[in-house]
Amino acid sequence: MVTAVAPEAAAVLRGLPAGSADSAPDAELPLPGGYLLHRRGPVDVLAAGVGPAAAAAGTATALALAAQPYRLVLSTGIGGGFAPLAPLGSIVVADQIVAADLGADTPDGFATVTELGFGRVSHPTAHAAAVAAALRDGGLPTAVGPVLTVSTVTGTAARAEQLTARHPGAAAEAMEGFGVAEAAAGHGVPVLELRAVSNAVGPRDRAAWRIGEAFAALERAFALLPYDRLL
Ligand SMILES: O=C(O)c1cccc(C(=O)CC[C@H]2O[C@@H](n3cnc4c(=O)[nH]cnc43)[C@H](O)[C@@H]2O)c1
Repeated sequence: MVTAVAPEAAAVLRGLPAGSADSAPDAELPLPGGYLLHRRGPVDVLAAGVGPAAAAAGTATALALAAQPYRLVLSTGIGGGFAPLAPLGSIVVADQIVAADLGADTPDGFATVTELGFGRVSHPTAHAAAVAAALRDGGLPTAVGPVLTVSTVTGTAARAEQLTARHPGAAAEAMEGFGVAEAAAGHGVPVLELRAVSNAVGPRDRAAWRIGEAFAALERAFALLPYDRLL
């Protein structure tokens, strides 16, 4: 499980069911690069930093040094929700992880790196439907859709409209998923992204953020995940 910051990792760890732990004791494993991997049973949790580059570097480090291959990499934390699909406090499960601003500005509009002839701008995810079903069964409002990775948090209605026009059905935006997905793809490991919605994507309004609610939803989501199917 790869988060950006330590409070997100702590929410994930609080949510992990005690029953999901195997016989291994909890452990904290320092990794080169100053990372600290939290291990609980079969699950490792890493706070790799904010933004796609930090996320890719941290994820790649953990993947390269794993004693046993991982079966899934999950990018997670709080994120912005696109209305009306993903209200505050709800969960978004990505069916695609999309690099929304990786490309070039041209006189004809934005061109993705793929359109420019190199790289990729999206990764399919694993287990999205099963995860969403488990969360809904547990009473958590959950949307499934593309989650956009951006390097700049959206702060205007115009930018939000641009993103939804370019990515119909987009459910959330955050800053790490694509970096995590690139690292996972490099190691041939399936990827998923799960976000708890702390704010609406649109005009900047710090007073409207609901960080506490989002952390509570994140914790609850990790208590409900169908670990038997994921690991
Ligand atoms: O200053 C702002 O207006 C602002 C608005 C939302 C988030 C931020 C952050 O600096 C948090 C970045 C951090 O949290 C994730 N996150 C949460 N909400 C969003 C969002 O609406 N768009 C993009 N990222 C978001 C992100 O993954 C980072 O880890 C500042």
